[in-house]
Amino acid sequence: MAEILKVAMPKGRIYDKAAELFRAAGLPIPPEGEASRKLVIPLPEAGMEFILAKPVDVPTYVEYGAADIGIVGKDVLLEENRDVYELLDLGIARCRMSIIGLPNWEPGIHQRVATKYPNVASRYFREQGQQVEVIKLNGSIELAPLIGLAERIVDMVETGQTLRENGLVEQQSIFEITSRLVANRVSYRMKNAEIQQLCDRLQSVIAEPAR
Ligand SMILES: Nc1ncnc2c1ncn2[C@@H]1O[C@H](COP(=O)(O)OP(=O)(O)OP(=O)(O)O)[C@@H](O)[C@H]1O
Ligand SMILES: O=P(O)(O)OC[C@H]1O[C@H](OP(=O)(O)OP(=O)(O)O)[C@H](O)[C@@H]1O
Repeated sequence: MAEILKVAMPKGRIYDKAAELFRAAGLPIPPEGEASRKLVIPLPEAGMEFILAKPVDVPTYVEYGAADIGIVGKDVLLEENRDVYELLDLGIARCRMSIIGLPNWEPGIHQRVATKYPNVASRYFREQGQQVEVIKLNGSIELAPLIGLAERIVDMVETGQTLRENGLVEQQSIFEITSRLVANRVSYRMKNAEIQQLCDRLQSVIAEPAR
């Protein structure tokens, strides 16, 4: 008998895009709002159980095996460095991680960069041979250069609207970001048939990236 797959789903902007993909693959998944405040959603017809997690926590649930698989942005994978298998690029929630600054930015002696992604930013600037102080923030990152907390930020850009409305400039895109399907290493062996079947079904409905 097929085993139930425990799936860590990120609450927020990825959920509905991922649910749409599951539905296109023939798996009946409810919209996010439908479950009200319930955090564990049994989906026996799809052979799954959804765990609704904060996006940044998805790799943690998967690494520890509390979830067999999960859906998470590549930005979070790069930042969290969790020991999980990356199985599929789902091609959804596409955006980029960029270095952003004020239009008149010039490199100073002591440079500060604010970001939600301190590990990614520190690694990037170290590899570039640039010495910067990285300041961790949890949201509204674009505020930092506007009020003098840091001269630059490392953050997501999707439409560019937030940058435009705050008079900021994208200096450089450093990573293309999409959501990924990840698996726990033990689950990948123990529930291989179920995971592989899901991958095959999703693969057949994943859109090619626009060129
Ligand atoms: N415009 C965007 N800005 C930021 N992330 C985006 C954007 N578009 C897609 N994403 C992707 O969506 C993921 C989840 O973003 P979301 O805003 O739902 O959660 P969060 O901001 O990390 O969490 P929370 O709001 O609970 O603190 C990101 O990790 C990223 O992969
Ligand atoms: O290029 P755009 O389409 O404007 O999207 C980019 C914005 O979206 C994200 O913010 P989010 O909505 O997650 O808010 P937060 O960072 O304050 O949590 C990101 O941090 C940018 O601020």
